[in-house]
Amino acid sequence: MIEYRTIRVGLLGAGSVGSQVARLLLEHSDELTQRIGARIELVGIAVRDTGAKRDTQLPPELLTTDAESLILGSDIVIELMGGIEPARTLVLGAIASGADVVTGNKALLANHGPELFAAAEQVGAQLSYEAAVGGAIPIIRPLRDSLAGDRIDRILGIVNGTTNFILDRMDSTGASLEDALATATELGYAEADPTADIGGYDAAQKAAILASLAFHTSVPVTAVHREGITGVTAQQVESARSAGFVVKLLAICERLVDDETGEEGVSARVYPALVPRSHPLAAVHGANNAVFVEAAAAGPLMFYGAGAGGVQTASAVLGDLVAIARRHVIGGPGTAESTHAELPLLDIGRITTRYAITLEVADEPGVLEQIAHVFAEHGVSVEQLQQTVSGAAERATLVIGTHEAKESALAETVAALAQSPVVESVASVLRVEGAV
Ligand SMILES: NC(=O)C1=CN([C@@H]2O[C@H](COP(=O)(O)OP(=O)(O)OC[C@H]3O[C@@H](n4cnc5c(N)ncnc54)[C@H](OP(=O)(O)O)[C@@H]3O)[C@@H](O)[C@H]2O)C=CC1
Ligand SMILES: N[C@@H](CC=O)C(=O)O
Repeated sequence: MIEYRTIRVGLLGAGSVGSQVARLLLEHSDELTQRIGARIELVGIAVRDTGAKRDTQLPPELLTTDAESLILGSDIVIELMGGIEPARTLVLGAIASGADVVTGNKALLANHGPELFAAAEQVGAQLSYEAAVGGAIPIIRPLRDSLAGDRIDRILGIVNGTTNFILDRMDSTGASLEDALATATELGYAEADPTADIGGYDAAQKAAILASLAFHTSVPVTAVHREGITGVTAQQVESARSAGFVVKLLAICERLVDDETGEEGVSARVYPALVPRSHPLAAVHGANNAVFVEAAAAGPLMFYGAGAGGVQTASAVLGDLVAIARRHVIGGPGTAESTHAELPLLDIGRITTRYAITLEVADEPGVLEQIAHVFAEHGVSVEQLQQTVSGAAERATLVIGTHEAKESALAETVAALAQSPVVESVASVLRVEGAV
C-alpha cells in the first residue's frame, strides 16, 4: 500500500462556498489523494458561530472560532470568509507562517492585491484565486498562464451572476429588481451584503483583477468606472426589449490609445448597457457569466459558465488547491503575478462609447428635425434606431442611437434635450455594447 504524506488544509468560512468545499474535500478524499500524490487532511473550519444551522452537514469537531490557531497548523489555507478584515490579516498571517493560500475573495484582492502578492512573493508562497472571477469558469489561469505570451487588447463580459440573474428575470418574467434579488440571495449567488452586487462593486472588483492580469499592470479598483443596476427600471428593460436589445451589466477592460496624449493606457469600466439580442452575451441567462477575451495572436476567445453558486465556485477553489498541493509533492516554484507594464489608467471621460437614448416626445410634425438639431449642435452624430408611437395619444417614444460619443458631450446633449419644447421626458440613457 502506498504511504502518502499528509498536507494539512485549514478552511476559513463555511458559507455558500466554504461548506461545499468542505463537503467535496471530505467526500472525494481518496480520489483527490490519488490525483495529488498526497493526502489532503481538512484540519479545521473557522466560522463566526459554530452552532449556526448550515445547509450542509459538517463534522462538528472541525468547526472552530479560532482562525488564528487554525492557520498556524495548516500547510494550505483556503479563505472563503469574504470581506476585507479579518480576511486580510489572516491571509497575511498564513503567508508569514509559511502556508500557501487559496481565496475566492475579490474584494480583498481588488483592494489589497499588491500587498498580498508582494508578501507571497517575498517568501515564495502561492496565492491562487481562480474563484474570485467568474465562479466556476476558468479565467484567471488562462489569463495569467495560458495567454501570458500573447497581447490582450480587450476583455468584455458579464462577471456578476446575481445581477445577470436579476436582469434576466426582469427581462423574461417582468419581475421586480427586489423580488429577483431575494431569489438570487436564497440561491447563494449574492454577496453577504448584496449592495456589492447590485451597486456594481463586485463586478468592478473583478474588472480590476482581470485588467491587472490581462495588461500586466496594477489596476486598483478605484480606477474602475462603476455604475450598478439599481437605477435600471422595468420600463428601461421593456423599451430595450422592444428595440431589440437586452440590458446587461458589463465589465469592459481595454487597452486604448488616449486621443489627447497619444499614449497607450488601460480603461476598466462597469455599467449596465444595451446588448443587441443577436449578440452571444444576450444569450447568457440566469447566474451564468461569459467573458470575451480578444488577444492579438489567439483572436477572440469566449469563457462561459456558472458565475456564482456554492458548489460551482467550490470547483474553482478545489482546482487551485489541487494545483498547489501538487507543487508540495513535486516541488519547484509556482506562477507569480506580473504587473511590470505600468500602463496609465484612462478614466471614463477619455473614452468614447455608443448610447441609446429613449425620449418621450410630442407626436407632431417636425419633432425629429428638432431633436436632430439638438444633437448636431453638440457635435454628437445620430443613428436613429426606432420610433414607436406609445399607447397614449399624441405621444411617441423615440429610441435614438448615437455614434461614439464622449460622456461629457453626451451629458450636455441630454441636458439640452430635456429642455427642448418637443421632449416630454428623457426616459433612459444607456450605453450600447456589442456590434449591432
Ligand atoms: N457565493 C458565491 O457564489 C461566490 C462567492 N465568492 C466569494 O467567496 C467568498 C465566500 O462567499 P460565500 O460563501 O458566499 O460567503 P458566506 O457569507 O455565505 O459565508 C461566509 C463564511 O465565512 C464565515 N465568516 C465570516 N466572517 C467571519 C469571521 N470574522 N470569523 C470567522 N468566520 C467568518 C461565516 O461564518 P458563519 O457561517 O458562522 O456566519 C461563513 O461561514 C467571498 O469572498 C465571496 O465573494 C466567489 C465566487 C462565487
Ligand atoms: N455575488 C457574486 C458571487 C460570485 O462571484 C456574483 O453574483 O457574481
